[in-house]
Amino acid sequence: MNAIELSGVRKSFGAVRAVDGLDLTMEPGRTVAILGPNGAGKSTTISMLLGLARPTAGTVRVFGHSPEEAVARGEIGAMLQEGALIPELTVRETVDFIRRLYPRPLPLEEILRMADLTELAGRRADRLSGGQTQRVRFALAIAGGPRLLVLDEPTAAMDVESRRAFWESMRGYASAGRTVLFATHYLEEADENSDRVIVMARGRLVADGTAAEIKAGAGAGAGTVAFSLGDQPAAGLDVLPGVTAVDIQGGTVRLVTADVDATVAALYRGTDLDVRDLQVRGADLEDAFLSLTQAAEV
Ligand SMILES: Nc1ncnc2c1ncn2[C@@H]1O[C@H](COP(=O)(O)OP(=O)(O)OP(=O)(O)O)[C@@H](O)[C@H]1O
Repeated sequence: MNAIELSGVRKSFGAVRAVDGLDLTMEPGRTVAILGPNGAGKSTTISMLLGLARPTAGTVRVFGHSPEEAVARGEIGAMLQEGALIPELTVRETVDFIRRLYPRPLPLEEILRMADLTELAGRRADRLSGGQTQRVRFALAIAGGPRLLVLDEPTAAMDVESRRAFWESMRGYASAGRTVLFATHYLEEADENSDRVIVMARGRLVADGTAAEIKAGAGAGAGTVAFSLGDQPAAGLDVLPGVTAVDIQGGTVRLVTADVDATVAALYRGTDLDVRDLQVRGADLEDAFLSLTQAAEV
């Protein structure tokens, strides 16, 4: 059975089509990133998965149930963009209070450990930093031991170190065969922490695959190769594999290529040129993402 099945899902707010015909299935045990610019429809999709919003058209199923049923059965845990903690309660009290609401909660100490909160367990919620507060919210999301964990831009308020620790916790939770879906603006996060990336723009799915497939589909592998030739003759550079354009200025050559690796290999192995100051810039996921979401604008 699929963890998530969306079919023909639309959600309109007046004239705005926040989600515009989304078909998506997600197998259990995968970690999937939803990537997209502001207003792409990521949060609206997540709200429908959690039963917080009803689709205007189409159906949403979570482990074969309606989202409301799946939530009631403790199958979904969520970490959303807002949600305050009770200031007077300690971390331990907060987590224990919430876990008792679920039919089959995880043990308290295990939750604290998984969210890296063991040492902060006695601290009051109003004495936590932004990153520590996010860890408590992560602990609350996993408290019921959900089979599906949904995270909406979970690292938005975190510094680099907190982010690293957060994704480690998330991967720990996912490694037990659980399903994780997270929305993010950060391309590196999608690349490093998911095994499937769904790119949304204007309420639609514009790409779906591994980060590597998305890069390849959007022409990544492409890039530029620049180097210094001094006064050596530059003939024949335009026929190196992958090269689509050659620009030479004052002894410095810049090749635009569809295949950086092949061009560099041929430059060294297939020519006698004495290449100096080689600089390679590959198209990255950022370029792939921009080209995909811009194509959806037209
Ligand atoms: N409750 C609402 N009422 C009216 N319009 C809404 C509502 N919620 C979302 N929208 C609109 O629907 C579109 C999609 O919004 P959504 O929040 O799902 O995008 P998002 O991809 O999550 O964006 P962000 O990355 O900024 O959170 C936007 O144009 C937004 O203004």
